[in-house]
Amino acid sequence: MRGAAAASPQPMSDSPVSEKLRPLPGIGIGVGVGSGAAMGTMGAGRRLLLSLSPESRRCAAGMGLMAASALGEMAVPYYMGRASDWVAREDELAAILPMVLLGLSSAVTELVCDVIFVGTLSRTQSRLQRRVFAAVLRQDIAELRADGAGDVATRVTRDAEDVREELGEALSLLLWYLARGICLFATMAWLSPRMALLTMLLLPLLLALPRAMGRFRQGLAPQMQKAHARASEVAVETFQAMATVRSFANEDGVAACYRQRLQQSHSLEKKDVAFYIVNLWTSGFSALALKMGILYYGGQLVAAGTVSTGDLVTFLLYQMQFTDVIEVLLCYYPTLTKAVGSSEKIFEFLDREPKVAPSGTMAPSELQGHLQLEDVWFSYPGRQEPVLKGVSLELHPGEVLALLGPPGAGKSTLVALVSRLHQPTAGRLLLDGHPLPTYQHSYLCRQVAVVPQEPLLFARSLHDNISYGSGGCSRDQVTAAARRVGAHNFITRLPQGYDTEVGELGGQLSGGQRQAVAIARALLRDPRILILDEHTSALDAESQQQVEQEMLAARGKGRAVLMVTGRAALAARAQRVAVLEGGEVRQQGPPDEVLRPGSRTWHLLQDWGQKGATGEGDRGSRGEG
Ligand SMILES: Nc1ncnc2c1ncn2[C@@H]1O[C@H](COP(=O)(O)OP(=O)(O)OP(=O)(O)O)[C@@H](O)[C@H]1O
Repeated sequence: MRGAAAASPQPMSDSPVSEKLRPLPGIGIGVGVGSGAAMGTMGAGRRLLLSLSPESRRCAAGMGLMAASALGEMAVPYYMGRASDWVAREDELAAILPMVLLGLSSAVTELVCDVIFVGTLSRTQSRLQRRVFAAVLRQDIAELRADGAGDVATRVTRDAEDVREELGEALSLLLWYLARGICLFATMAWLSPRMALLTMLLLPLLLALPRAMGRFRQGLAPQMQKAHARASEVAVETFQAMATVRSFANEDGVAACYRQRLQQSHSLEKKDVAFYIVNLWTSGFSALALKMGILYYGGQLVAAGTVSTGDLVTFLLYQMQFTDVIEVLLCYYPTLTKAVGSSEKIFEFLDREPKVAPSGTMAPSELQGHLQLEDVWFSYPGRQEPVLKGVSLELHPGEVLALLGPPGAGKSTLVALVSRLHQPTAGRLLLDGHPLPTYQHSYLCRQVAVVPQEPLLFARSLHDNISYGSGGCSRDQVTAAARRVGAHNFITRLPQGYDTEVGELGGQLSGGQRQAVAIARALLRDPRILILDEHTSALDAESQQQVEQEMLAARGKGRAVLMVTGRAALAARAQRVAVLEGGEVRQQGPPDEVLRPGSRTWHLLQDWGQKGATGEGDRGSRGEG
């Protein structure tokens, strides 16, 4: 532990204790966000200690070894004093053996302590990271989007690492020096209770200032976390939308934005460093004042004959070590409180109530695939205006229903509710007459497959992307799914075929290829209900045709298809059309009726700018037969 902390020492005084210490404060390490006020030192500190509880045995062992190590160090001066006597008596063995044994045991104890503490903190960090990651998975998608990817990623990775770094730096040192301080003080009290009492009386004066500094730095830590997260947000967003940034020649703009956010973060860090330095110097001066006070009082006691000169010298030697220990404790106390500050945002995140209703238990072997939306209302968090206003809709088993609407009508929001990404504000969603939340989560995902408007792929092979979430599928099954959507041809033309890596977010594929892979991924599950959100927007002609055939063939197998589209021409191919506008269902019925010239929807289409979209040619290929 001392060794770990002494990895980057910045000696500030020539005392033996100081040589082991003082890495600079956390320049550039604070990240994340926080309202420190929300939890407070005690709450976060207690929870931080509780997070170490699974390691309680190791911690106890480490602390026991620390105490032994401190006692060992205390004994060294004693034996050094005796050594000269033993050498004078030519008893070299008695002089050397205790020193060798003490030196060896001290080194071994220190090593074991280091191993215990480093391992304990590392395990605690990964445990915290796992918990935050699990908490993220339980959160409402809209809220996570509102938080921003940078902020959420910071919670999972950097905050927990900061806590570990700060704890690793401060906690082990503090504990070690605390043990050492107690031993030293006991010896001082044994030598001169009066001078020890004076030392104790002066201590609170020394502690007050660093405590105030500690509070300030603790409050600063969440602000630094927030500032850093805001900078990360720009970086993450820019890297994700690099092509857009380039095509708008906005490289300088995003660089300036990033620079500005980094500046905010740096100005907070500068404040933190300034307070660290002030704290360092004030604690140094306070310790010096304590030494002077004791020297003066000790001189008076010697003059009065209460204490011998020898005892005063011995006491002063121990007291110097003691003040060094206090200096270290004062110096690292703010770092410890900063770790507590960094942990506040993590705990705040862990405390968030999961908004997605818990999974039910229903998993019937037979499912009709009858989906009903009953008077469904929905508003996004922080938005007053509802996006869906009393939507009632039915998708019958084996039916191909088109949900037609202009941009912003609420189509994707409706799909997100069916996927249970959000909960309706009011109303019910039923599957075969049972509310969606009563079904087992994994069962529901198998039975209701959704291909979103902008499907995301993972940085894995094509095989792994198509079989994602379906368990260990064979290559034949994956190939068959790809063939059904016309993706097999382009995949086999790639150098590594199905083993080709698609890059981050599937960035090494075209938009149409990504869409085809996403549809294959959905079909592989053989769902009872297939929901396609603007699925043909990027598909090539061959894939479009195959996907349409697939949808029509699905009817024979009793699979229901909900086809979400903004194009009347595509909606005309469904069996039934439901028209959504302004979050309300305006009209429902067969395409011939809904899209006929002069109908209510026909007039709406004129407003949306889709004149002639329902021409004969379009309707001729309608999938009714
Ligand atoms: N995460 C969100 N937070 C707040 N408002 C949102 C969010 N997502 C969508 N909205 C709003 O909800 C409304 C409906 O959006 P939605 O994406 O459901 O429409 P859509 O019919 O699918 O549009 P498009 O055809 O363009 O995809 C829009 O006004 C949009 O601004």
